[in-house]
Amino acid sequence: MDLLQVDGLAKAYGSRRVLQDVSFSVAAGEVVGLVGANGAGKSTLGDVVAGRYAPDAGRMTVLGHPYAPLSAADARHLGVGAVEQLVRLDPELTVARAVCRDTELAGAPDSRVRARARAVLADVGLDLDPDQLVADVPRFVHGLVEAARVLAEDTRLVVMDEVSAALTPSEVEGLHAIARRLRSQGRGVLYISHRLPEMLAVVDRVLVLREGRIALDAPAASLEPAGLAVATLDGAVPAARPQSLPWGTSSAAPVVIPQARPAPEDSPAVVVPATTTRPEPSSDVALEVRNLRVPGSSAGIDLRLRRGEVLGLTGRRRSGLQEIAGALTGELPAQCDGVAVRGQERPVPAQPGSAPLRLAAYRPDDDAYGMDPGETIARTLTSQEWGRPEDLRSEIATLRGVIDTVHRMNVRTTSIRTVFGALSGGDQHKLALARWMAATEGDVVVVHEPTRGLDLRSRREVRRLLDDVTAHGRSVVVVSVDPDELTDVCDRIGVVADGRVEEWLDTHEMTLPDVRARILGAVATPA
Ligand SMILES: Nc1ncnc2c1ncn2[C@@H]1O[C@H](COP(=O)(O)OP(=O)(O)OP(=O)(O)O)[C@@H](O)[C@H]1O
Repeated sequence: MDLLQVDGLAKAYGSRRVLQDVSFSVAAGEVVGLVGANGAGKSTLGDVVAGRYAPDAGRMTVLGHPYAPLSAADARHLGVGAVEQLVRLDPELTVARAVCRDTELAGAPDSRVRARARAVLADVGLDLDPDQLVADVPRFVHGLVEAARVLAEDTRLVVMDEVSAALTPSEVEGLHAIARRLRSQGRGVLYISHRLPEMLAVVDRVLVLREGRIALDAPAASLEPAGLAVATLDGAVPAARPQSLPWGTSSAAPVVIPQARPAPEDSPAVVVPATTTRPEPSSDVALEVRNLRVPGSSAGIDLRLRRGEVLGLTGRRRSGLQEIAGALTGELPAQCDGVAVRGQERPVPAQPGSAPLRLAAYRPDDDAYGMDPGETIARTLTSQEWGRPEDLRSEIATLRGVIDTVHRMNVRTTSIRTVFGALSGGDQHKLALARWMAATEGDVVVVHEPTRGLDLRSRREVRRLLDDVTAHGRSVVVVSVDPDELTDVCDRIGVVADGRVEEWLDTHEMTLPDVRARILGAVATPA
């Protein structure tokens, strides 16, 4: 008998039919992957299964019994739990208390809780200190702590929604160890992810959700990542060629992003170039920084960033990567031996606590990507007040720009009056990044995880955004833990270990599979 059986599920938001006639099952001891393009309805389906939303039609059973949860708490009571990527745990809890939350050990003395949490974490190879405060755990690792917690409770089915999105390769391994352990205990997992190569390594079966319908239900062993990516998109993936169109940031202008070239209907499905197809950056040096280090760290890094270059930085969780990123943006006090901007030496502050660099940074860590979820798309994309009755032409131009941006970034919405918070996570991310890029000044900017949670087509749109920015002479530092994202968008990638760059990889000189393999080889095992 199936653990979960879903029949004819439907769900609409107003006139938007998000799920239609969705039927599938999850067996006991089975990990089922749920994939699909941004906005396909994956989170909505996960939320219905986990009791957050009631479906409009259809029925579900758990172990043959009718299952119609009234809330997430009710679903948990009926044996179905969920772990979300953006779960926010109480920052004052220790990791041990967070792992044992809502279990029979919740009120037990610290020593017992610590021992149990240590055993759970060690069991699945998670490199987390049970005594560490949740406040000191990076935001996106909270989902991993929460996933460890489900091992300690007695849910039969767990929905994991994009938990792996911003995890390092070794943390993804930890998440997979949790999924495998749940499987070996006869429990079921519905595993939602955009990181297809990793997902295929852990799931038994894959469901593709397309336009709210199940378009494919196949064993994982019969699938490979490139073909699966195309299956999620129902058509051609636009080829990754930069297109240099001017895009404005003038005061009253809306965010204008580069023109996306529509894919011809009959173009080949996926083009996987051997090396990057980005044009080589110019030989002019945009920024040079020597021996950049945070106080107390013995190691430092030298960076030479060319004009128009996209330079990646990656590393394990405690490699010093985030400290280097913080030193570049001035978020952390830092020191260096010298800074030159376009060949001109700049004075370097000597006093402790100072910041030699203050590069602007995009960090998709906040809820709703730092935007107001109740604001319309139109207002979100407009940097200045519009709608002044005396200036109809400017209002029309602004609205045209907004509509253009929504089309070019391929955002699924029926109106620019839709509120930002009602967009899918991926669509929110794309618009937030495009807005930030257009509104931010500076020849060199830092972007964290620019394609996190995006499908292949959206990744290409973001890459085109970066290509257009660099074609106009800007340089970008991409800080990321995702090997696919790095190989896809960067010219060079520095692998950070012990606070210094251990290895530089050039995507123009090596094949992309080799670059990916080298990154994984360098960062996949815990430090
Ligand atoms: N509360 C809501 N109100 C109105 N529309 C919504 C709401 N939540 C989701 N939607 C719409 O439902 C559609 C599916 O959203 P959902 O978040 O389920 O997609 P998804 O496949 O998880 O996407 P992603 O991969 O980008 O996270 C989207 O077009 C979204 O705009």
